[in-house]
Amino acid sequence: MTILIVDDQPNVLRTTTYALSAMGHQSVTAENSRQAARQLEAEKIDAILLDVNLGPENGLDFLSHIRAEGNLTPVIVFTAQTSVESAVDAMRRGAYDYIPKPFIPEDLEQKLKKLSEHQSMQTKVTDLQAQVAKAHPTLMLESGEPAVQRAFDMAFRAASSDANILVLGPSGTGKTVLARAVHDRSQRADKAFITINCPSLSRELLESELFGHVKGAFTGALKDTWGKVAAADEGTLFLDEIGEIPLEIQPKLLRLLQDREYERVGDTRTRKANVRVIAATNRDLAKEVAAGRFREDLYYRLKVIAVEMPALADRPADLMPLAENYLNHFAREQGRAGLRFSADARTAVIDYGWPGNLRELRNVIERAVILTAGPEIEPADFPDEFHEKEESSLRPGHLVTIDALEQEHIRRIIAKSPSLDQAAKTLGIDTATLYRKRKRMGLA
Ligand SMILES: Nc1ncnc2c1ncn2[C@@H]1O[C@H](COP(=O)(O)OP(=O)(O)OP(=O)(O)O)[C@@H](O)[C@H]1O
Repeated sequence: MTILIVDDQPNVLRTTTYALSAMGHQSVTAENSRQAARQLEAEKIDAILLDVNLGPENGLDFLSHIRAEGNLTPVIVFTAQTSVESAVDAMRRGAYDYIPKPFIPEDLEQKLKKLSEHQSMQTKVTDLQAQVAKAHPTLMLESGEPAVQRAFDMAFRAASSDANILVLGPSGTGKTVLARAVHDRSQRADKAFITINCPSLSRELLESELFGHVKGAFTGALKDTWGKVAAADEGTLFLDEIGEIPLEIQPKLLRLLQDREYERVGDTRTRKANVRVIAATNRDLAKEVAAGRFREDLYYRLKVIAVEMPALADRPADLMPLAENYLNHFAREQGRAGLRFSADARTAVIDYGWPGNLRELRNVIERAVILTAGPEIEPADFPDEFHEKEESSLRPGHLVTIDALEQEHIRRIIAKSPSLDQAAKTLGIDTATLYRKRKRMGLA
């Protein structure tokens, strides 16, 4: 590492330089903050050793100054042996660590070793984040459908508050993706985002998974555990399929939401957890309440902000942009950049009902990219059920109402058109009429 030593005593600069060189590090020196700032501009500095007492200056002011400028170089502060306050102050102002002066070289070596490990871990994390981002298609968190755009806007406006959010919608419509996006836009973004899938566990296991348990609380509880509520403390807890949560657990969840309190299974001690809850469901929770399967008070607590992710079939304006987005991603991944949909394939995508929503769209496009041999994806590259569905969809001559036919026709034309104006033109109606029809059909 190249280390900048900032100290007003020339003998300290000399001996520290010597000690660092023996540890295999390079160093540059500065006797005051002005020289230090110049060194930071001239050299690529990996870490700074900074004395609190810089003659007439306070070294910690220099630390605050560089942090304010956005410089995140790790700083280890030399503090007086007896001064706990300056150590605390240093950490508060953004120091990585402190070392009481005079120090022995072994202590400094230890701290630098820890710092270097921390930095390489940081590099690995950044690297992995970049890899993960590349491995996934870009998320489209904007919509050409006014109703969906309103849902995104509402969720993201609520992100910075601590309000609970309830995300409604069929399976595969992007409820989990939205919950994560809300977390990433919240003040809790650098804390944990913990998911719990409510239906995947029995009542006992779900309760213990949520709140943790103490040894012996039930058969098989061999040691104490902390639950996901504790893991999500200060972060976000995402309760997927909340509609499936057993009635017995609901009061405990309500207490967590209301009083931020809970107990581990088999434990008498009450604990606190500051979690923001985002819940998702594909069930009609109001119906579940009416049927006595879901507590009304919990329902109202959860739905402070309720957003709806509609089925993909109800997002005609987003269908092709989403399909193209997946195509670009998977084509790049397969080394087939430039791969396109043929005109027939576009029509097939538009005509299909997409019962599995975005999840199905993504899988179908990924599969097609792998299977296709030519420069364009053809309908034949789509799976069998895809063609069956296409056959059974609404068509003139089938036993369907005029309204249903009109609705289907409008949906397809909107999906094929670059704009609503263009769609209105094709349909031979004015745009205002199209707006009204879409609204009546629940497409807007
Ligand atoms: N905004 C988006 N942009 C691009 N792809 C998305 C988006 N939202 C979701 N997807 C894709 O759709 C798939 C399903 O999304 P997600 O798991 O969020 O749906 P869900 O509604 O939570 O499903 P389930 O109810 O089954 O849990 C994901 O794999 C993701 O790749």
